[in-house]
Amino acid sequence: MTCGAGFGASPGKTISVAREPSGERRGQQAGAAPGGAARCPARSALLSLPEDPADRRRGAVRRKLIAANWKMHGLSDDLSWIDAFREALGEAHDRDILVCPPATLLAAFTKACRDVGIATGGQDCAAAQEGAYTGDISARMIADTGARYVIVGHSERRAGHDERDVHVRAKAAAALEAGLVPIVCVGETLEQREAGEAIAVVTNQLGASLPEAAGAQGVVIAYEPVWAIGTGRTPSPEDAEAMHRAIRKVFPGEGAMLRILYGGSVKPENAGDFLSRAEIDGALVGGASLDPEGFARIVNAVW
Ligand SMILES: O=C(CO)COP(=O)(O)O
Repeated sequence: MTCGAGFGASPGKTISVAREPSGERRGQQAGAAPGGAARCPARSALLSLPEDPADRRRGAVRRKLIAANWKMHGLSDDLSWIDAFREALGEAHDRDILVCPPATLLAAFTKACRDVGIATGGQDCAAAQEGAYTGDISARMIADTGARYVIVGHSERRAGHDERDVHVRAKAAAALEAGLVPIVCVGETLEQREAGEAIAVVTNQLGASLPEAAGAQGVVIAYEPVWAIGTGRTPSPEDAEAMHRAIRKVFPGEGAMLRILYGGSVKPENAGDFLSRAEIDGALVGGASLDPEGFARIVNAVW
């Protein structure tokens, strides 16, 4: 398998997010605490940038990233998923594949995936790198396993652990500081969508969840409408695309370099509808990623 040839890419350039004249990021909510991280050499989330800056500006080479979020699923026997997935996948070029298993499996998974073109990531990290935080796992610990990514701000953590934008921002900053690519999750509730507030809510949430050091090349954004997660419901690909377009504008001048994933009830049957869209740079897949054949079908739905 030759997919993900760029996983071993060297650290990329971090580009700062342009500021509004007020000094705040576009859409940032009042009262958000500073991210606290100094500008740092985050690894590039884009694994295949061309040499020509004009091509970069056109965003011509945003490779699709298909990511599995296993949530709280998986035991050591499930390392067999890797072989089953590779077998089902066949040859996959021009796309990046990421698996975020539970923390208990991360080191073993990362070791097993090292030479097979599958990147790994954590599902959450602490805002601190070490200290008296019983039960927490730091970004530095995740990076120490060899993993390259970490999901922060997933709606299940926002809702179930009372994580607010200020916490997400601090976690994303910790991830960048540890050399990880944070996958910053944002999404509106059904009430917010029905009230016509989805784009304003999501862009505000994103502005307040991004740390100072975040540049379009050093982070990945996952747009996951809360009402689409685990429900079988999805926005139309057109609505998802409209949201991705709005998210890109949160990074003025460098939005074309930002990878934005869609997440929420992505299945083999609908993956192509989303992944064929120019604005949609990949998927963050929950339930359907647990089945190696199903996840392979999703990866192979990339056009
Ligand atoms: O939360 C998700 C990925 O992070 C999406 O979950 P489902 O694919 O199970 O809807």
